[in-house]
Amino acid sequence: MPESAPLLWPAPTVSGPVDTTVSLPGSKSMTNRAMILAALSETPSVVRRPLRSRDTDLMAAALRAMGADVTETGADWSITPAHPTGPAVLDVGNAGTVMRFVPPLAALARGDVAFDGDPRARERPVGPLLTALRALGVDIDDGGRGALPLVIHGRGTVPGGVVTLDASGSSQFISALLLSGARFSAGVEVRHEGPPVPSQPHLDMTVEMLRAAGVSVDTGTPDVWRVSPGPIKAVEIEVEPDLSNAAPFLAAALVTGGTMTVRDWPRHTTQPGDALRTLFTEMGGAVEFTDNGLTLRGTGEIRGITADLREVGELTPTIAAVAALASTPSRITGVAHLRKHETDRISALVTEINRLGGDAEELPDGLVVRPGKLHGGVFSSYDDHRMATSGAVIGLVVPGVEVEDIATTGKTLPDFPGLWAGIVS
Ligand SMILES: O=C(O)C1=C[C@@H](OP(=O)(O)O)[C@@H](O)[C@H](O)C1
Ligand SMILES: C=C(OP(=O)(O)O)C(=O)O
Repeated sequence: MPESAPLLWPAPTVSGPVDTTVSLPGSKSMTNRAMILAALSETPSVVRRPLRSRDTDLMAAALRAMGADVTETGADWSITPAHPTGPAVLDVGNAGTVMRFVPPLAALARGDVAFDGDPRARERPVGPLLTALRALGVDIDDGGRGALPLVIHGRGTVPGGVVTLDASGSSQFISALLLSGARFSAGVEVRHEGPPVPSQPHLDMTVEMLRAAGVSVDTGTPDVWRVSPGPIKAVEIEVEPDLSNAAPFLAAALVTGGTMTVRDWPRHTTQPGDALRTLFTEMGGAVEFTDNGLTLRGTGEIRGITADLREVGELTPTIAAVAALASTPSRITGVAHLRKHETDRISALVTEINRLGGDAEELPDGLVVRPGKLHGGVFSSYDDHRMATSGAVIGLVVPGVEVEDIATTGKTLPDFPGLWAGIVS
């Protein structure tokens, strides 16, 4: 095979309903927040059951490069913090949480910290975050690009203060500033001005985890977040299963009329994946908490959905895959920012659904998916973990789907093919 040929993964097809239980690895978003807080705390932390994947390994490597000790102890990570120190050269891969959450921490370093990543990382927005950091007193050399690659000339402290930015492109700009803000001399007050900020649950997660680490966060005014300066307590956290990565597994029950239980689904969570309980109920599933976790039963009916997914954008690829198999049309809006995710997810979803014989159309901020008669074929993943798992969902009931580069799921779910094999056997 020529080296450039795409590696194709024949997506398993089932002849009947799936009926199984899965244990899923930890949340990417919680793991990488916990790691930042642990690195900024004054005493050692333990992050239990962290996600081990490309995005979280990149986070650990970045923190180590600036002097933190991150040690594997069984299934846990023990982190001994050290004041961040340069020079360091960091690889962010294509991890939004690394390319946005680490620069404010690097600004506290003594010395230079250089950032670069995958070609796609250079196209993903960081400009508003860099402008905000400069306003807070940080010296950054980005060659005027407003994007990676860049160097932060750390001076050991960051003055901090009040800053206004437009975070409509990514909630991660705000989370990034809040996560390190308590260590800025004056703390930080972040004010958003512009179209609505996406991914509200991820902002709630940032605030909840900061408060659990003893940081005072004022969220009393809409679109304003105030973090008081002060110490960050050691992190003692058991990371919840990744509920966004639960999406394709629950979808498997929905599209095959089967049953899927995701173990240890938290009763309280800030993860956006919790919205799947409502979204998949609207699409025809019956969802209930059981002693083991959360169970979704497919009823045999797959309905389309009309939904604004701004708050839970990362669920869009899986929702669109289910929509492609539904008996009624779907209209998904509010997710223009997905054009700057791992790939332009709106364009990619429409292209791939139509390539398999579906009927999808782009909207400026989402997509319409009408019922179609799907057939087998190649489903390209665009180096996007959620595109790859969406192809697997369609392939469960459409014979002959081949997902290109299934290994890209390693960004957040390294053993996806193994877990998936477990549900179809
Ligand atoms: O803070 C986080 O952990 C995340 C926030 C969201 O980013 P955007 O607001 O850029 O969509 C989400 O899509 C991403 O997968 C994880
Ligand atoms: C958008 C995503 O990731 P990132 O953290 O790289 O932004 C995602 O996981 O869907």
